[in-house]
Amino acid sequence: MKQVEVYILSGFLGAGKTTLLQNILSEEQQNHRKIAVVMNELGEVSIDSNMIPEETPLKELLNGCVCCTIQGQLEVQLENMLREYDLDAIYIETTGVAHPIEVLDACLSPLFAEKLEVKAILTIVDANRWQNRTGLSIQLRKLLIEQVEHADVVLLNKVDSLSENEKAKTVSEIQSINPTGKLFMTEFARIPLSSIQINKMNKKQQHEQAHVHKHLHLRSYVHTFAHPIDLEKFEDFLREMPDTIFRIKGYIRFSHSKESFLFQYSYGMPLYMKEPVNRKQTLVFIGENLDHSMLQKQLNTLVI
Ligand SMILES: Nc1nc2c(ncn2[C@@H]2O[C@H](COP(=O)(O)OP(=O)(O)OP(=O)(O)O)[C@@H](O)[C@H]2O)c(=O)[nH]1
Repeated sequence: MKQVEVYILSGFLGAGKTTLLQNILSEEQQNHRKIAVVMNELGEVSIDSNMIPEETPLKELLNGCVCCTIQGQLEVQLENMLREYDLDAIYIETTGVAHPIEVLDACLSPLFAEKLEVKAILTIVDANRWQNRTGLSIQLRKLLIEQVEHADVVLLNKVDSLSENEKAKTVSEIQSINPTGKLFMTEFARIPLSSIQINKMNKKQQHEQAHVHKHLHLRSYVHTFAHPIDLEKFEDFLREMPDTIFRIKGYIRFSHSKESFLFQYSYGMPLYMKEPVNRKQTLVFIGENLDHSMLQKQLNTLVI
């Protein structure tokens, strides 16, 4: 099945996300690819959506941040997009205060495991803002760093206002936070698409139901159980799990009951909610350095 590419555009307020999106869309149009955009704004109206060409399918998520209050709405909008259009890629422009992990998390719903492929988190950094970040609150400074830390590609934008020395200093600061991501200096977010579109994963890795994001630092693993599992063993598994697994979500059934559950796990807290529809028992794991074969082996032992 064809997977639709997903790119998450992150970056602090005013860093240049919309400018980047406009550049991307015009190049994608020249390449004749079918693109859709999801725009998330904290306010009740979207200003930036007017910048998107009319022919581009657009869904707006207003009045909340997709990484927290309206995460569920993103799932609904992605589902609608996939139903309504035959797409090559979806670009998600997040609010300037979104945590990229949480947005990634929303895109990795088990509902989309076979339909979407998250290709990259692109973070755009306002060079001036970065230089003056000490003026921000600790929380916002932390957010700025997290946006850089989890990016696959970082664009250091607005470098027109930096001296050569300032550029060198900023580049080395960013590289020390994110040594493996690609880093580009840009003006008005001008960058060729080929630099930000990371090559597809190879077919071999698609095998064994491992939904691998080869180029993301954060990775996901999708596991489907053929039979209900043992609750006690599952809870032992959760207790012993490495803390580099940040998030688990999906549908699950236990051997002691006929019911289906929506299972959510984040920051050490598991949550089970009864699920009225009997769904495929698929769990999505998100974390760093996930050992897929080890996980698979451990999860297989939970089935009785
Ligand atoms: N001088 C300069 N200005 C830039 C550059 N890139 C973008 N801008 C300007 O910065 C302002 C904010 O850019 P946007 O693309 O709207 O930023 P954004 O990240 O989408 O903003 P929010 O959606 O509000 O978070 C606009 O006025 C841009 O024209 C650059 O490289 N240099």
